[in-house]
Amino acid sequence: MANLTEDPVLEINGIKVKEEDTNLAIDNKVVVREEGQGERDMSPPGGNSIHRSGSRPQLDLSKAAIEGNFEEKDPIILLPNQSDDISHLAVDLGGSLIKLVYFSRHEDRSSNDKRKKTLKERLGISNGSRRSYPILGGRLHFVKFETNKINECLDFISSKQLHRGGMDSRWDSELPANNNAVIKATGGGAYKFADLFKERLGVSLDKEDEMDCLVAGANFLLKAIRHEAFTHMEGQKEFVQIDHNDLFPYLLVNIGSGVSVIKVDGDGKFQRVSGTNVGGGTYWGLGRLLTKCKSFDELLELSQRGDNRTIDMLVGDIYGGMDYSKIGLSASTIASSFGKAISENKELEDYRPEDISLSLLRMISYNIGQISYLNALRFGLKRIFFGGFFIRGHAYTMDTISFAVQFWSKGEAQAMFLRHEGFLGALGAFMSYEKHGLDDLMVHQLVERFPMGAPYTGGKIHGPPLGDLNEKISWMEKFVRKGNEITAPVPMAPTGTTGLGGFEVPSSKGETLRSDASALNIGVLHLVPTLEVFPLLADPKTYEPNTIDLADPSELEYWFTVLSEHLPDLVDKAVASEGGTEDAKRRGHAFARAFSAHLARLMEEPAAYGKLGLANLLELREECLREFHFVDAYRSIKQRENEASLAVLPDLLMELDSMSEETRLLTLIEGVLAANIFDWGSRACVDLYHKGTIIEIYRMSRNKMQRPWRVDDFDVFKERMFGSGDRKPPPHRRALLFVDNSGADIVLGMLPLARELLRRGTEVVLVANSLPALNDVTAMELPDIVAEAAKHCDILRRAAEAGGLLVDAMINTLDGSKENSSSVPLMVVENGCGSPCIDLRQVSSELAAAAKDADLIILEGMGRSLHTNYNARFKCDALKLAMVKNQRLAEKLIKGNIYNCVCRYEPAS
Ligand SMILES: Nc1ncnc2c1ncn2[C@@H]1O[C@H](COP(=O)(O)OP(=O)(O)O)[C@@H](O)[C@H]1O
Ligand SMILES: CC(C)(COP(=O)(O)O)[C@@H](O)C(=O)NCCC(=O)O
Ligand SMILES: [Mn+2]
Repeated sequence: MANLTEDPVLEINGIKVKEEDTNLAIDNKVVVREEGQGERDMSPPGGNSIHRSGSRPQLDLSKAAIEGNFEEKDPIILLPNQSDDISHLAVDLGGSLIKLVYFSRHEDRSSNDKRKKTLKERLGISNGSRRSYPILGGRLHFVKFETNKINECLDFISSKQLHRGGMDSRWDSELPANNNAVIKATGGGAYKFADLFKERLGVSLDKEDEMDCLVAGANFLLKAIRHEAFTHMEGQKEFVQIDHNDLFPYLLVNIGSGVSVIKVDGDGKFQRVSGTNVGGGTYWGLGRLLTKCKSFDELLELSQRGDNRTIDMLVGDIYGGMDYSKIGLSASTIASSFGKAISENKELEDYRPEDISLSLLRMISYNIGQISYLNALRFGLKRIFFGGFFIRGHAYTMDTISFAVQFWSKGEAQAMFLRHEGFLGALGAFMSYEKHGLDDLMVHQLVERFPMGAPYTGGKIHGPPLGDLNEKISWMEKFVRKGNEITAPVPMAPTGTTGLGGFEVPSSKGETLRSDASALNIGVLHLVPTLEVFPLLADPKTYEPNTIDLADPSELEYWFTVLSEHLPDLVDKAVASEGGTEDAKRRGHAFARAFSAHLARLMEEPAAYGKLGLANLLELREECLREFHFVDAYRSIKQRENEASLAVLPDLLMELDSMSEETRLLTLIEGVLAANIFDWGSRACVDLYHKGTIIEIYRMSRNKMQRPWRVDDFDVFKERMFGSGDRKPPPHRRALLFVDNSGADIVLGMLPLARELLRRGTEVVLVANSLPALNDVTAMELPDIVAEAAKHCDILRRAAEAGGLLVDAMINTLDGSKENSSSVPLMVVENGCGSPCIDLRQVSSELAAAAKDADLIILEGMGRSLHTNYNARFKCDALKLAMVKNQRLAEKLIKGNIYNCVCRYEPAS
């Protein structure tokens, strides 16, 4: 684990400043510290290198000088040329809502990792190139408040010290407030509330044009977030893949208090072509007067139980129940919104508030859809993106707008919605800080996560996201104490649409509106500038990591059940891994609640967090564990299995060495497949572990290995390795081995295979997880395992030495000599993720660098080679090895049975 006191230092005028502290820019000063004490945040303490690693801030260190006494322990360094613009907050002060986008920095504790340092030299990754990233690694948070509760917003900013250059200033509460601080602000409130911000927070608002910000925000989202835009028709949500090169022109319709219609032709190229004063403010304002609702959500919720026919005048009302088919109007089409209210002798009290709310919502949504269509028609635009918080992720609103666009354009134009709907302006304002360089960010450098604080506190619009762990746990406990199930917010059932412009009443399944959808549907955006697309993907554009389509409801239900049933055992392991203390139990309970809540939420609305695949679910579980500070739930199991396996490794190596080359290759592949049985994520396997020791199970599994395997390309692979007849193909130059589980899997399966490749002159790179997931081995753990194995094997020892893996390890070699005879190297790289699956669109920069010279990749395990990447094609030879440890997957994928094996070989495409 990285040792903070040994972090690399930067020298500024002879004064050493720790690299990770260099963005402590407060009042143009940098504080030199002995120890990093970054934002506590929800990340696990230490070790989680890749997610926290990132680029460095762009500090202007020129003319830096010490202020005060050089002997001081923490002297302050002035950076006279460092502008104030490393700010962390931008605000959009709207007529109804205040939107905040703020940034928190990742902790980087990985810089002292020796493995990484050697690797960097070997793979030619220089520190310099890292530093050249124009943006900071960190997280973007999205929060909103009601404008009439601006004081809560100011309290929030103040409590998080966002106006003082971000979280970092909390590191020293003694520092004076930055009186020159400037925050980017947009929306009318940037004018209206400027004095209040100065008075309460001592900050000035740097005003950015609202339209500029909307467009900048929308362009950024459409380019940088994979699942940002979606269509919503008749209750069905479908994400739309936007081609970055074919984005413009489009129509942007922002439905806030009022409505702006903007024709967007490029970055910064746009024209506000229209607008309407009948918008979100109208619905909320008029709705409040007419229904006496106390909140916007209450009004929207009412609409779900409404029947607009009691108040709207329909075509059928005028035509005696008939369609007016000659002009294409069905009897159920609304002829006149609220039209019935004129013909009857009724007062407001005589109408149900539910019906009024629905009628109003329908009137306003439909009208906006229609105006949008007309403007799209005016400029020949086919795509209309809708933003603004009026939409609020509400199914009926979106369906109505979509219907209007579709109906009037006869299907020519398409309405699309944005997950970050109301945050366009705030995001645009945030991006206007020049040095953030956010506009350079690419899809693969952004990872969206859904911590509990983000989805749930948003329910109370003015409530800040849950801060520390304790707050989160207490929040979860509140539900438990009340005996409440954390009920998944219930989405609306698909609204019934009858052709010809008529709408039936939304057949609302649930009684309640899902809690704040806008907060639920977006997470925290992690900016990880070091992530890259895996360079060996044959076609990154068409690459889809997930094999199983969870859009199929029966698949979804099955995998949800699997995950739910696994939960109690996982909690046990997690709690035990933290010593079984009361605190650990409390966290374990909260974790279980939180993860169940995610599952329930996703079961109700699978696309709530973007397009959902099994890989996302499995990763969500790991992230959720980390959120409740379970750093490594299977720590002791992994250790135990590693030790048991290392003890029998020498015998296995001897056995292998007595074989002919060809028999050995087959035995090695059999060994990998057999040892892949050690998977603590599989229900069936965990049951099996009660039946014997690790070694007994390993032997049993090996004895059962029988070819042909269910998918068996071994002979083709063997031919590539040994050739046929006189043809002797050259060995591969470099192999990337994506390893899976700890214990037998890595020690008795993958390491012996790596050794064979090394023996043949192939460089080997073991690619392991950056963060723990189930019992998967991590990149951090591998050097020690390799060092132990190398004690029994010269091939491994020499290769590990050549690969810089044994720098620290005190190993006693077999013959006692330490000469470094030439060997191809054995290296370890981290893959950039903390999940049992791998999405090759987002891998660590060191894996991407290692891939450049690779001509063979071996993906091992169910997560990495079946759940994900089974259908992935590569530019180099690829071998996919896994034992299928789930009956349903076996049936579905290979028409086989549980414990069948897959050895799929695909030569370079
Ligand atoms: N909790 C809420 N309180 C008030 N209005 C809300 C809320 N949630 C959604 N809305 C809707 O969102 C509209 C404001 O959208 P927004 O995009 O923030 O615009 P603005 O910048 O004008 O405030 C409101 O007029 C209302 O229709
Ligand atoms: C999480 C896993 C993909 C890990 O498998 P591995 O990659 O270790 O082979 C796998 O354990 C899994 O799909 N488990 C759930 C299925 C079950 O319990 O049957
Ligand atoms: Mn695994």
